[in-house]
Amino acid sequence: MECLLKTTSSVRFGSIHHPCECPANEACPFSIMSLFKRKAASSLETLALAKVGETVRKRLSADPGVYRIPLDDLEIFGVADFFSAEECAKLMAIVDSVARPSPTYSGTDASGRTSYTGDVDPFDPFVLMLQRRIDDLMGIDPSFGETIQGQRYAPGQEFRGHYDHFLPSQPFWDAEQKRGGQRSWTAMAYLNAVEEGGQTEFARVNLSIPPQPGALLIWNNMKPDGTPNANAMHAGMPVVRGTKYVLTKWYRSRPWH
Ligand SMILES: O=C(O)CCC(=O)C(=O)O
Ligand SMILES: [Fe+2]
Repeated sequence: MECLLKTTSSVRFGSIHHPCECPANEACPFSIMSLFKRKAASSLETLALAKVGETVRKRLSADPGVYRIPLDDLEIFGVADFFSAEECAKLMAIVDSVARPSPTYSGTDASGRTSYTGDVDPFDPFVLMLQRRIDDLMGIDPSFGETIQGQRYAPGQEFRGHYDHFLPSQPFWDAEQKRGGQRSWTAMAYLNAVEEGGQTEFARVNLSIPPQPGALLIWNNMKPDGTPNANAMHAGMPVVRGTKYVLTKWYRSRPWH
């Protein structure tokens, strides 16, 4: 059977070679079948992201211990003293034990994140207990959550402006689709106070949050309709004096593995 796309591929895909022999060949990323499947999967994912957006928004809004930062164009909440001083101290020691120079997903721009980072042991009973507390606060099925990441910033270190969610143009998009899909909510905890610098800045909505020990910050990387929210762009500003410790937990549109 003649491949319909092959006849137009020089126009649509430049000189990209594809092995497609037939429009229904699912193995070929350019076949009509593949394009159709990707479109359908993406619509389903948008629906799932809108749903998890709504679930978490309703749950957090009904919780008297949660404060919604009043912004029209970004859903962002804060909880003071989510972790106790003892828990923060224990968590900082855990971060020290796992933190290595950060690999980032920023590809060639490796300078995006200069802090030290590492996954905490998800089977550690103490970590499990705290993770359950975050899952329960959010009301998200624990299987959707990634392993908690710990980060430590020394003076001069930062995490430049970025999105936590993935973009289809990124080289790891396909791999992440298979590992649980798009990121929905981020929950980030500050473990200590920083003498100077280290704020989390959401530049597009003019929001700058200084680290407060034990506080949890939660934001939706998607808009209520389940599509990515450009206003969720944020940065960990350079630490000027002191050391900054944070924990980050990301949730996906499907179970993560
Ligand atoms: O350290 C911060 O304030 C931001 C961290 C962050 O954006 C992340 O871990 O994705
Ligand atoms: Fe981030």
